[in-house]
Amino acid sequence: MRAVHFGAGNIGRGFIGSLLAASGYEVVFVDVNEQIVRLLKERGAYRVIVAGERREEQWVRGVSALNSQTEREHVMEAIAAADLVTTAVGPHILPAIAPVIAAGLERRFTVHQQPLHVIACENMIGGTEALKTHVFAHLSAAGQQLADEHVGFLNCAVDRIVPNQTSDDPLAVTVEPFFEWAIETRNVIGAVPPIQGAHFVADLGPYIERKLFTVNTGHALAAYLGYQKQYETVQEAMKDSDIRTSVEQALGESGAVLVKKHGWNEEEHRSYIETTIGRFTNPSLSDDIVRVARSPIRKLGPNDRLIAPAVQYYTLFDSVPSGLVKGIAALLRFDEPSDAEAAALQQTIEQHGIEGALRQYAGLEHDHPLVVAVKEEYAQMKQMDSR
Ligand SMILES: NC(=O)c1ccc[n+]([C@@H]2O[C@H](COP(=O)([O-])OP(=O)(O)OC[C@H]3O[C@@H](n4cnc5c(N)ncnc54)[C@H](O)[C@@H]3O)[C@@H](O)[C@H]2O)c1
Ligand SMILES: O=P(O)(O)OC[C@@H](O)[C@@H](O)[C@H](O)[C@H](O)CO
Repeated sequence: MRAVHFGAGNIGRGFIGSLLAASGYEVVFVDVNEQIVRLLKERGAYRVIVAGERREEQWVRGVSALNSQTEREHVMEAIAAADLVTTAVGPHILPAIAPVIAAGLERRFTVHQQPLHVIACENMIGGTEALKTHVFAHLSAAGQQLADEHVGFLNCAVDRIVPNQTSDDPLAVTVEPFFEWAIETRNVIGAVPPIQGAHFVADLGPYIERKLFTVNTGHALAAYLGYQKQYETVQEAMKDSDIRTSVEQALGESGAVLVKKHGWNEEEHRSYIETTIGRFTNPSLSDDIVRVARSPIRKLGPNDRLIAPAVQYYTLFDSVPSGLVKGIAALLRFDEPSDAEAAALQQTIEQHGIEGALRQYAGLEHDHPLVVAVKEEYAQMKQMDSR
């Protein structure tokens, strides 16, 4: 079995590539990072360090790599010969990889019409669906018809905390022990792709929302509140009792939405939250706040980890979720110079105020009770800072 995986970064090497290799796939990574591509080609293997109570080292073997910018023809050939195409590049990169995926599919259809599955492993609702739309924009009419018949685009939810790496070995990747990969079967063509440890579900909705609105919501609170207190890592921030209480409060609110909306068992969900918080405090990991807080404009989106559960909470319970509001206000104060979206967000706030930013990025009108509450919280945070 052959898999082509776009994005040989943290989650690409640390989770998707390693699980696919363990499932018997020959994995071809596609990336733009020349050093990573060269080393993967030279070594054909890399180390994954699982950082739990004990440190466990696993070797991932039988891998190779291609540069999507300089080896386009080879990438197309690899897609033509693949059983599976996966991605973990970041939602904003999906449009950039769509043309070569479309060209690879056109090449494939001239040779054979075996089923292919495509799975985008990004932190977003409908990630693979979004990739499909980008790919279809680059396919001919005949290519679109063949893709409809022979290519299964499967949405998924992917969960494993993989921090930025600090090892001397650029290929080695340290990960947490926990992992979960839920893949929707709705668009499967023929049999589900054999992936060890993946969880196939008929309806991804409850799973992606549970993951995004618990793990990523809590992570966002820890990161944005932690940034304000000048902590460097999520682990440090979680030792601050005020921050931990806010994380727990926000997860209680998003949890109430998830339990009511999807019928998750309340006890089981409470234990899912506890497990999640335990993961944030894993002393064997050191996860940069700036990584977790990255791309605040994306994270302020109407379907993303803060606004979606906050709006749904307000709609379901007719009350403002003050924990989530704290997270949104702290996000608006994330003025990290190394993050391009943070700079753009600060500029929007300067020109159009909090209301303008919430209207533009979160789709909330100025008289929405959440906007009123976020403005109050933001002003309070600013006042505390100036003391
Ligand atoms: N790290 C985690 O804990 C984690 C967990 C679950 C999901 N995710 C999701 O996985 C995705 C990737 O996150 P990450 O943390 O691995 O980021 P990362 O920056 O470590 O990896 C992204 C990789 O994509 C590569 N890339 C960029 N442009 C490319 C292009 N045009 N073609 C091919 N490769 C390209 C980069 O060079 C990099 O190696 C994001 O959507 C993220 O939300 C991350
Ligand atoms: O990748 P992002 O930017 O959407 O979110 C940052 C982190 O919350 C995220 O990468 C988590 O570590 C991951 O989603 C855990 O499964």
